[in-house]
Amino acid sequence: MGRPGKVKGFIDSVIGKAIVVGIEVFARKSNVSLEDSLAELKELSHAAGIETVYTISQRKNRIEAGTYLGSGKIEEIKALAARYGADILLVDDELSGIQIRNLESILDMEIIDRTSLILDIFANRAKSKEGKLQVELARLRYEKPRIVGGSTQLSKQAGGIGSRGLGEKKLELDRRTIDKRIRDVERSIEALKKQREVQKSKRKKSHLQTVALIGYTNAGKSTLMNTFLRVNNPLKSKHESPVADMLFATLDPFHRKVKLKDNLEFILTDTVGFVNKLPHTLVDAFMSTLEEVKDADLLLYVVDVSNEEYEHQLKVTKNVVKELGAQEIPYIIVQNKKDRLNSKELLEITDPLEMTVPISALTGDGLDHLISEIEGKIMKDYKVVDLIIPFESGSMANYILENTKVVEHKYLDDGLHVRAYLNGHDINRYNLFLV
Ligand SMILES: Nc1nc2c(ncn2[C@@H]2O[C@H](COP(=O)(O)OP(=O)(O)OP(=O)(O)O)[C@@H](O)[C@H]2O)c(=O)[nH]1
Ligand SMILES: [Mg+2]
Repeated sequence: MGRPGKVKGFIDSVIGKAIVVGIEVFARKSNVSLEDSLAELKELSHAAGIETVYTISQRKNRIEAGTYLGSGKIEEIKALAARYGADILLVDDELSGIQIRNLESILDMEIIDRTSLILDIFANRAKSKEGKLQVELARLRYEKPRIVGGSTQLSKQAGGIGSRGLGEKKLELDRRTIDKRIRDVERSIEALKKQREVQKSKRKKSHLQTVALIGYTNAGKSTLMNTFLRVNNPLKSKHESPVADMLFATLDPFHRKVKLKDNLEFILTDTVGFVNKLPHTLVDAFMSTLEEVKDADLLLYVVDVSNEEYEHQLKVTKNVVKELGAQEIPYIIVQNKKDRLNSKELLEITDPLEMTVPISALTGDGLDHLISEIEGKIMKDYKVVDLIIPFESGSMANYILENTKVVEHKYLDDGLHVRAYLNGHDINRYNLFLV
């Protein structure tokens, strides 16, 4: 891995060197292998600006209650830290306050657990007010059981990767103030949710169909969104969704109108990506940013077919959709990054029971196929109608020509004769002109 500081966007400096440690407990069942979990943890640390210099994995019967690791491992880490100049120990689990304090005092290193790391990345990425509040709420819930005695303890733990984001605030809170803050934040979130409902109904008023991209982090959702935005607007690249080869590049949902060549328009929504072992304190924050998915007319499950965990990631995607209560929404499985597979491998991922479309969001290969499948799904509520619009109603004629899928049109003596696909709303609106 290169120095994270050189990656475009987001992180401008490496804030520390870390030794990464993960334990697999024999008796604990997990869907994710220790190797995959550690690989993802390293990606996460990269996204937070931490350089990982050494990785330790261990299979054990049980976790040490007081120190998480056994004394032998702790000695080993001490030696490794000295050799590699590491000042951070990154742990692939959620630690208790006692474990953090004990490890900190024995090792004299900063101890960061998986949850704290993810919280920090979320805190740095969240741009919307609601996103920020959701992350603060998650952090307060994480910290509350970890306070012992005075506030200094808290700020030390909360610090985590502390000099940026929320950790920076050096919260000087006791449990009671934390409870109060939690209530305040919850109230603010409720208020913002109401606001969001208003915005949503405004979007609904446009009568456009909405399509949402959903899937694992780094699958290529934002790249696909930008590819769509460029289809008809090669120069309009200013308002693109952030793309980066790092986790959680996108956090807040991002909506844009997409217009295809044949005038078909829809709203496309980009969303936060999933991650394995999402900390439970963050589930609410995560789910709330995905809530808008429930109102979509079509979902695109974006999966990275070049990833070995492809099957697992698709399964998780489907589960999250179910948890959101959005399983009834029609979907297309977009098998992204097909440029990384050879033709034999491509054949292997075809699933005859599912609507799958292999594409490369990067090169645009397969996009036409995807567009026609999307059209097929979202145009099902549209009907082909014939209209004669008199010349006096020029603005209506313009609307039809510019905003609907036109099959044919010609100007005759009595006005514009046009055959086009209209949705129910427009059919009502143009009722007068129907032939
Ligand atoms: N080879 C290849 N790389 C791709 C393709 N699509 C996206 N990528 C790369 O994959 C990385 C992640 O892409 P993003 O579009 O940021 O992924 P995302 O799903 O939006 O990720 P999050 O916002 O973190 O959830 C970037 O480095 C992209 O350039 C593709 O079709 N082929
Ligand atoms: Mg993204």
